[in-house]
Amino acid sequence: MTESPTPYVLDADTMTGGMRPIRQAVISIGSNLGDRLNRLQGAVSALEDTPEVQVVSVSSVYETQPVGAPEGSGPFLNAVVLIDTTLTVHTLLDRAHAIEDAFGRERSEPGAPRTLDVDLVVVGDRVADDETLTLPHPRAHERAFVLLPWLEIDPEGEIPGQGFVADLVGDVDTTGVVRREDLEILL
Ligand SMILES: Nc1ncnc2c1ncn2[C@@H]1O[C@H](COP(=O)(O)OP(=O)(O)OP(=O)(O)O)[C@@H](O)[C@H]1O
Ligand SMILES: Nc1nc2c(c(=O)[nH]1)N=C(CO)CN2
Repeated sequence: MTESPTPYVLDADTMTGGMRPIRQAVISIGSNLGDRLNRLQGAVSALEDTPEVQVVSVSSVYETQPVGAPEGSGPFLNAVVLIDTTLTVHTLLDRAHAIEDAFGRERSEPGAPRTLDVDLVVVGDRVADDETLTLPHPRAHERAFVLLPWLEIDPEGEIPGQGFVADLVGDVDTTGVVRREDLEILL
């Protein structure tokens, strides 16, 4: 029997055959339940262990007042992670959900306290809007808990269609977002 040639992979995102491009993605992580720092560290370690993902940098840890969360929700620890990836955006979202699940997050009401939340903020200049994924993240531009840590590690950062992080941060209330110099996520 003759061996068939290796098929080209048709990439659902780019509709190009063969290799997928390397894109830089910005990921927001947050936790307001349990051992919050440990959850954030676990999320970053899990991203580092993901094939086709290269963690480029991670921000400081910020303690942040809950935004749009139910009355009585505790403060979050938040951070932002920059990665390079060749994964498709939907595979990356699946990975984000798997990491949330690995840390015991229960999917209950929107905004409910969560052990770990992993959001895709931007993935290169990809735009998506389907039943599972919106890119750029539709609320990132108004969230100080995303913009401040992102600005720290990527002063040139930009949200396609919204503007530069350095400008957007001037339009949001940053009072509830405090850098915790005593906490650190290790790479
Ligand atoms: N850019 C994105 N990043 C992460 N999830 C997204 C994104 N766009 C759409 N979603 C979808 O949103 C759904 C709900 O996500 P999740 O439970 O994390 O929301 P939330 O954290 O309560 O609120 P928010 O979306 O405002 O951060 C997910 O199942 C996911 O399919
Ligand atoms: N401070 C803060 N508030 C939030 C956060 C978060 O990560 N930090 N995540 C939310 C839903 O993703 C809703 N509100």
